[in-house]
Amino acid sequence: MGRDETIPPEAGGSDERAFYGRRKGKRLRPGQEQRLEALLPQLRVALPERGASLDPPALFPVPVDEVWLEIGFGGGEHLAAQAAAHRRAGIIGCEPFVNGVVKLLRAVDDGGLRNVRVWDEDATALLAALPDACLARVYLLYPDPWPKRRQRKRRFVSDGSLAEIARVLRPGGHFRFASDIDDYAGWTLVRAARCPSLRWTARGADDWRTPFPGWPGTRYEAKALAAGRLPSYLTFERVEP
Ligand SMILES: C[S@@+](CC[C@H](N)C(=O)[O-])C[C@H]1O[C@@H](n2cnc3c(N)ncnc32)[C@H](O)[C@@H]1O
Repeated sequence: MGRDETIPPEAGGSDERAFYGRRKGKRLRPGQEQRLEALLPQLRVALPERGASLDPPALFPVPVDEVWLEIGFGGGEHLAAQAAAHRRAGIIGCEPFVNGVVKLLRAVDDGGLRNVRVWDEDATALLAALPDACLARVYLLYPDPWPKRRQRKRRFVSDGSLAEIARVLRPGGHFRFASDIDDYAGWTLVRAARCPSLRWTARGADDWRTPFPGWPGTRYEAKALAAGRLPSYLTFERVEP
């Protein structure tokens, strides 16, 4: 789908807001404040003027073979582990929660991860600035579940956001979604089935119970497992409609 085509009306299209969470938690320690001030401006993605598109590989100071996106990285544990394991992949992480951003910055600093860039605002705006078919992977891991019926329209997954994710994935690229909330996994499957450019790759009954290859886990996943909830892991491939 081209960037100018109409996004379906459900929330999450390029002009919609999709962040309803907290931006701040506990007060940052002085060392965290310093790291935020020193490092975030170096790593932050600057969006182009409206109507122009980003050039994702050019965001990184090192050569990258492909670019990945993680939406809502929380404390950045998964993102940092993937960036350390795949130095030739440039990874853009989106997270408006400043306490999470500062944790990722520490991991970037400690690990010398030059293949990481950060967007510390709603991922919807970043998606809208990406050109078609520019990403090899998009991760959405344990998105806020918004379990109450009247709040479900706040969920990041919508017809509009899936159309955007499909648009920015290159053919054969993967969208990986994980959740411990069965209702959210079903919600995502229903909307992905309506998106002609995404194909669920599941082949057998156990596919969605098996973590993605090379999976380091996430902090929310650890909490879910400790509470006895079983996650679902869904992989969708970008296909020609
Ligand atoms: C439940 S947490 C999961 C964090 C992490 N993925 C994990 O599994 O540990 C969901 C995260 O998504 C972030 N988030 C929610 N809406 C977002 C949006 N529109 N753009 C970017 N991040 C978002 C929240 O700030 C929160 O940190």
